[in-house]
Amino acid sequence: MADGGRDRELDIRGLTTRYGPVTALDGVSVLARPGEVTAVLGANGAGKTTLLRTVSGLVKGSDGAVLLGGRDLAGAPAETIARAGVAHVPEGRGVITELTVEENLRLGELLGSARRGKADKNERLASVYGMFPPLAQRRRQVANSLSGGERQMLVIGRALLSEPEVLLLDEPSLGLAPRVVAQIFGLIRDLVDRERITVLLVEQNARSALSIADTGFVLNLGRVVASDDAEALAADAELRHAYLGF
Ligand SMILES: Nc1ncnc2c1ncn2[C@@H]1O[C@H](COP(=O)(O)OP(=O)(O)OP(=O)(O)O)[C@@H](O)[C@H]1O
Repeated sequence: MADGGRDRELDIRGLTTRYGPVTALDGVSVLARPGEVTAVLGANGAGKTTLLRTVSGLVKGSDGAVLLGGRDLAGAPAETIARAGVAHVPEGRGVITELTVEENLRLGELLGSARRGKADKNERLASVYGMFPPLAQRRRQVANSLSGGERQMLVIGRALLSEPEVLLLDEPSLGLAPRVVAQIFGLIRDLVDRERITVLLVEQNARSALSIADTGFVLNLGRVVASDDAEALAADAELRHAYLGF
């Protein structure tokens, strides 16, 4: 794995994305640094999911740059962006319920091993099991038998097997009980502290996201309306009331 630093900095500049007549992102700039959790917050329809989908190449932006370690990936095919080290965990999870936990995880190796050559797959798998013990216990069970929190661990674990420099997480708290949200967010924080990767965390659950984030960007109607240290955002009562819902 690359050694942190600029290689893993995600610098999104002036990104604009349209769906026909709808401008979902209007000149959005977000900087996400290695070893940090950067939260992207805002209400329904603010453009958060579109931001992640544009960064990972699932939708094409019409303007702006997506710099990873200085290399502009804007407009590149999704596969190229994934191979450059950007792993996207979409909202709604995407577990393949008929496969076992381990088979789901192994799917994540496909990109990583191609990118890294002879990466030690078993060591990487063991480290994911170390990070998420419930997955190790259930490795031979079909994913259908997992709880919501375990499924979230599974999709994050699968993304990690591609050895990403940047992890894009779309609403990992969705549908989970508060206790499970706290557990998943704690695991995300530990991961970033240990591996020094770059995490862009999209959340409607602003309070929980800011509790583990270093910095945050608030979107409204496709524009950044505030950005600051996570603590400063959480302390801003006006902002909380207007955009963050707590
Ligand atoms: N496929 C699409 N076609 C047309 N408009 C879309 C499409 N996807 C999103 N939009 C519109 O783009 C805007 C931004 O949506 P987006 O899903 O990115 O917001 P969000 O902040 O992620 O909200 P949510 O939390 O509800 O997913 C909204 O006005 C939405 O209706």
